[in-house]
Parts: sequence; structure tokens; C-alpha cells
Amino acid sequence: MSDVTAASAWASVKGRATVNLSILFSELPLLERPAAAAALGFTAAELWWPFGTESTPGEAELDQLRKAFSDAGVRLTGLNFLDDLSVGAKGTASVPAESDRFRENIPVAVALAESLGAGALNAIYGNRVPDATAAEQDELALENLTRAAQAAHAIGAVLLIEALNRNDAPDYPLHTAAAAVEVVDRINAATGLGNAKFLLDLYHLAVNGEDLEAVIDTHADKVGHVQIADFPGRNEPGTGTLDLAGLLDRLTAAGYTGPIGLEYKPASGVSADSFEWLPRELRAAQAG
Ligand SMILES: O=C(O)C(=O)CO
Repeated sequence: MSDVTAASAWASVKGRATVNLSILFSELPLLERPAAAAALGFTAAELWWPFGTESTPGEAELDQLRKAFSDAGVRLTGLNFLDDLSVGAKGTASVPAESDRFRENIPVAVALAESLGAGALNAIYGNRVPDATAAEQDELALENLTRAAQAAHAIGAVLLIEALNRNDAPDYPLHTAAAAVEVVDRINAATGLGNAKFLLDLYHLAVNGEDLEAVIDTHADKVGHVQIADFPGRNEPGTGTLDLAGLLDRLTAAGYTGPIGLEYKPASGVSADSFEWLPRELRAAQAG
């Protein structure tokens, strides 16, 4: 694709790209990743919970991360709450054994997000577990996600609820856009704040066989964030079968104009080589 064609095809990404530094640049230590992204023209990034199973990291560790972002001139746009990906789990909000750690993580994650300018916090729902019923887990999740939404609202942020793909998260209960949006609606009904939003991860829904255009047409008004990776493979745009540029144009036309998360694995294994699809002049985030 010529540069001119690429610039027009990806025009809807201009000023909105945010690099997920938990899946990209993972070949580097965490504290080196913001500068690596900045060297390629990006000025915004997002993170899964970056401290593994530690729900309340100390100030020194938090300051090191904050310094890595500020020194690189990169703004954090989104942060996952404690989702414990380090042990393969898919979140903690609905998991009885993890609930206390999720609750103690809320103020820490929200304060870190606020200090780095993030406007979105993502609460991965948590897997179904054998020692609790679905109803018990959903009741616990509503209590925990209500607390998270209230804390996010206090810093002017949205709380995101995400569907994950069945292959990587078979025990996760939210595999469709509708299921995630139902949780969003329950949280908003409980808080009255309206800051719970749907995280539209186009890759996860593609794996699950969802009609992505229909999802956009139906749920665009509930979308608080979007993440992209091509399918199959979860690599950069152009390596799979999705018309990601067209889907982003459709989503933008439907009213979502927020950040676009680049959440993919580099096809070559080298993150710096995985951005040729996006002309450099489209990579920097708009201020604010
Ligand atoms: O686990 C994943 O793939 C995620 O998208 C977490 O945000």
C-alpha cells in the first residue's frame, strides 16, 4: 500500500492511537517500553495491570513506572485493574478468592491512572470458578464493579467491561458484545453514573465469530474503548482477514471518537517492525 493510500485508509486513527505496552514491546523490560514507543512516533500507551499478582505495589515501584512514561513524553490512556494475567487467569472482579485483592487494588490503580492522565480503567470480569455459582459470582462482580466505577468516576474516568475470546479464555463468562454490554448496563443502573462502558476488542469478538459490523451498529453508543488486532493470528493489521480500517471508519461514523488501542503481537516477533501499516504522521495522539 502506498504511503498516500495508507494515510487515507487509516485517517480515522490519526491522533487516536495508543500502544498496548503489555503485549507490544514485551521483548523489552517494562520501564524501557514507553521510550521505545515514543521513538516510533507514538505519544500514548495503555497497559494491562503491569505488576503481576501484586495488588498494591509500593510507591517506589509506581514512581519508576510514572518516570518511564513522563521521561518518554508518553501519556497513559488506559489501565487494567488487577487481572492477574501472569497466572493465566482472566481477571479478579467476580472471583471470590480474589475479591479482597481486587478491592484493595482499586484505589492504587485509579491513583496511578490519574497521575499519568488515563481516562479509562478496564476491569477484566474474571473466570467462572468451581466453588461458587454463576449467580454468586455475578452478584460479587456487581458489588466490586460498582465500587470500581465510582472510583473511576471520581477522577473523570470510564470503567470498561471487555468480552474475551473463547479459545484463550474458555472459563470467562463474557464471550459476546451483548454479554459485556449487559454487565455495563447493570453497573450503570447500580451507580447512576453512566461511566461504565463497553470495551470493543475487535480481535476477541472475531475469534468468537461475531458479526463485527452488526456489533458496531448495535452497540456503538456503549463503546468506551476499542482495541485492534488482525484475525486470525492477533498480529498487526494487514496480516489477517479483518477490514480493520473499514471497521474503525464505521465505528467513528457511529460516534466513537476515543482512543484506538493497538493490542497485537508483532508478526515478526520484533515490535518495532510491526507498525509499517500506520504512517508515522498518524501515530502521535492528540493532546488532552
Ligand atoms: O487478556 C487479553 O487478551 C486482554 O485483552 C486483556 O485486556
